[in-house]
Amino acid sequence: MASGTDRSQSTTTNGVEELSISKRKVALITGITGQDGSYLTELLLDKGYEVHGLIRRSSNFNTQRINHIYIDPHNVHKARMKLHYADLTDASSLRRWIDTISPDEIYNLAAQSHVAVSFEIPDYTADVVATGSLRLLEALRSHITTSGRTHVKYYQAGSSEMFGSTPPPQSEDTPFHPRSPYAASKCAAHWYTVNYREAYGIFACNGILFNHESPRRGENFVTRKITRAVGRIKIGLQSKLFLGNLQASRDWGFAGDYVEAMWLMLQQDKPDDYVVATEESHTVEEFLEKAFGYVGLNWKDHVEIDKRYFRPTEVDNLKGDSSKARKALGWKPKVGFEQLVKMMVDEDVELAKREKVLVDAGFMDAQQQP
Ligand SMILES: C[C@H]1O[C@H](OP(=O)(O)OP(=O)(O)OC[C@H]2O[C@@H](n3cnc4c(=O)[nH]c(N)nc43)[C@H](O)[C@@H]2O)[C@@H](O)[C@@H](O)C1=O
Repeated sequence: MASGTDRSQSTTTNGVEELSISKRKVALITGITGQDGSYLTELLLDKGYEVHGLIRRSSNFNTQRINHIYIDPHNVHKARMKLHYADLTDASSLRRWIDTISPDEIYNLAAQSHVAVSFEIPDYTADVVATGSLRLLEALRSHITTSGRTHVKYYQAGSSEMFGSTPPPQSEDTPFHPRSPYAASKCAAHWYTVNYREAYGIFACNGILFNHESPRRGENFVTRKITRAVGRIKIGLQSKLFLGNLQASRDWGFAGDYVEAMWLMLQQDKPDDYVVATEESHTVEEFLEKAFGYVGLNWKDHVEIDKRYFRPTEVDNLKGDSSKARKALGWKPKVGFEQLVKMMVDEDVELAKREKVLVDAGFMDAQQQP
């Protein structure tokens, strides 16, 4: 799927008034195959951007979330999303693609983003999340120095996990106290970004995003794990759901809303850092109640606690104060907690129905867990 770069003139597609090659903005996204990468790509394509995504080589294709917007690059008049092989652990690939693509905006969304997994693979997590961001910033700094393209803007995907054990509400002024290798690495990436802004005058922003979910969320994050199980239990493909700490509280928003905040940060006159949050917090147990209750089930009949899902150090309570983003960016979330839960459950009930067809036809094992 990955291709070479081609910046040919396009015609009008999908009702989007396309800009001429000289005016059209070019974005580069790391992590384009992830939840946020897919929503951000849709948003930027709608705005008329040409979008380039860096993807990792994998023996299985990992582009499911962007397949619906992929157009064969041989169709140069229509393909405004282009994919290239690169890796945040490979500095030369980052420098080469920035030089080749000459982006106007860079969104660094790639990460080993699972907090619990970061305790199992801490070196790798630091290499990708912390040093990977540094490599990308350094590639950008070199590109700007040699090309003189000082207008290029950079977005760093920060995380509410950086606040860790500091009590809520958490704003841009709240001290970080990371509680995992992932969170410590995100803190490093945050400060690298601030430093490159101060040292070299790069337009670099940190978005400190609280948890954001969707039907495209990875299946081992707690919200999607729950809604996948609700769908499968409702349809009769599963009976139990094993979870860890139900008392952790999170400020859960909709990923589609949050990518808009990323874009807005890069449209401002000056670079800055912003918290993006709904300002509402709910426990995992409350999420369970809502999700199971929505389809007429009682979560207590299905959930079992399994110690393996507890973390060596937990983040107990996250609730953002996003007043700065609301005022300066004019951003606010459109989807609330209940709507988010229903959206995810609705999609996962439909997915389970399709799985049931495969199970009934003997193409899939009913016991198979997501
Ligand atoms: C903003 C931030 O958001 C995410 O990090 P996270 O908050 O750790 O997300 P999660 O869905 O893995 O856990 C939420 C809570 O749920 C508890 N929990 C209970 N039982 C299970 C369980 O069975 N699985 C999981 N995964 N969590 C469980 C778990 O202990 C934790 O307290 C990432 O996108 C991260 O990249 C990021 O930046």
